[in-house]
Amino acid sequence: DSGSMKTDLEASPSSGQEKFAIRCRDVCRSYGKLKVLNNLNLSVPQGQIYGLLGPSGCGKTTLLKCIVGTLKISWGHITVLGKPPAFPGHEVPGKMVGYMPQDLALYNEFTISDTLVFFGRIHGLTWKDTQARMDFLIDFLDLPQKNSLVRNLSGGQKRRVSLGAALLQNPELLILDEPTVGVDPVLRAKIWQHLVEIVKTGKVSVIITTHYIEEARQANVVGLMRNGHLLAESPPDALMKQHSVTTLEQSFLHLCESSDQKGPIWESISPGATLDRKQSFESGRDESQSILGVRPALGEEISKCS
Ligand SMILES: Nc1ncnc2c1ncn2[C@@H]1O[C@H](COP(=O)(O)OP(=O)(O)OP(=O)(O)O)[C@@H](O)[C@H]1O
Repeated sequence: DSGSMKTDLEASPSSGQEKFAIRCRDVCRSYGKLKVLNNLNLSVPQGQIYGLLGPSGCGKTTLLKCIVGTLKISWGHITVLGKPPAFPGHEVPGKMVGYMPQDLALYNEFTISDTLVFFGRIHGLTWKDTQARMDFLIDFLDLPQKNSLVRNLSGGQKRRVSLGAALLQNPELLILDEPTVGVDPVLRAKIWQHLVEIVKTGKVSVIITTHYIEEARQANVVGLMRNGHLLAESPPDALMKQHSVTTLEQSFLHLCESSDQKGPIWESISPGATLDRKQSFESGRDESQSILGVRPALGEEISKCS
């Protein structure tokens, strides 16, 4: 039972009651010699929206792929809805999770309706439920007629169909990789409002990346990622207050500046950070050689991946 095997890393004042939809501990992942995720720790509380922010190329998409279970991590461990992703029998990836990838996975020859029916069948929805969700989503996401072919849609429309496919089965966890790119401001606000509403039930959790940094103020927690790890993980207001600034962008700038001056900042701003994080990752082994076979079991002592 992974729940009973709490490690020191999980001991935070509020962790007694708090349940997490996603926990990443000391996660490392490389592409060949390129180290993309570097001892990354991240916690998405259940029933909350987590905004994952960071510059282009810092590893956000790579992390989301590891969380959804389509990419293996080289080190550390990840728990998603109680089990490691892609654990035998776990429905992550599967119907417990709605994943909107950055590179859209749509069939050009399908119509919008075919696409949603296809995903509905995969997730075991009834025809009636699929039709009801389809009507709602087409209206909500401002999509063209449902018999339009995916190949004839604009880039923004395709992204919205893909978002519709992720929302279709009302999953417990939404993993959304830049869902608001190519979406007009009115619809962007509507999408965020919808996310805020669905997490209110306490049963749905969301992790979302965006390049519109200020829209992430609507998230309950933001994680600011740089160079493959988190510089901070905190409610947006607390973060801005901590840095005496009025925008998330300024907070991020402050964090980047201090990180550049001091080297990695592992102090209190990163919950779950341990004290020995000064360890350099520079001389690490080539992690393209998967070491999953020797990955510690959940709850065991985790070595650093350097
Ligand atoms: N399949 C791959 N093979 C080799 N390198 C890759 C691969 N996928 C991503 N990378 C590299 O890993 C780094 C992180 O990429 P990733 O897509 O995770 O970043 P990101 O933060 O999502 O960026 P963006 O915000 O621009 O989408 C980049 O340097 C990228 O070039």
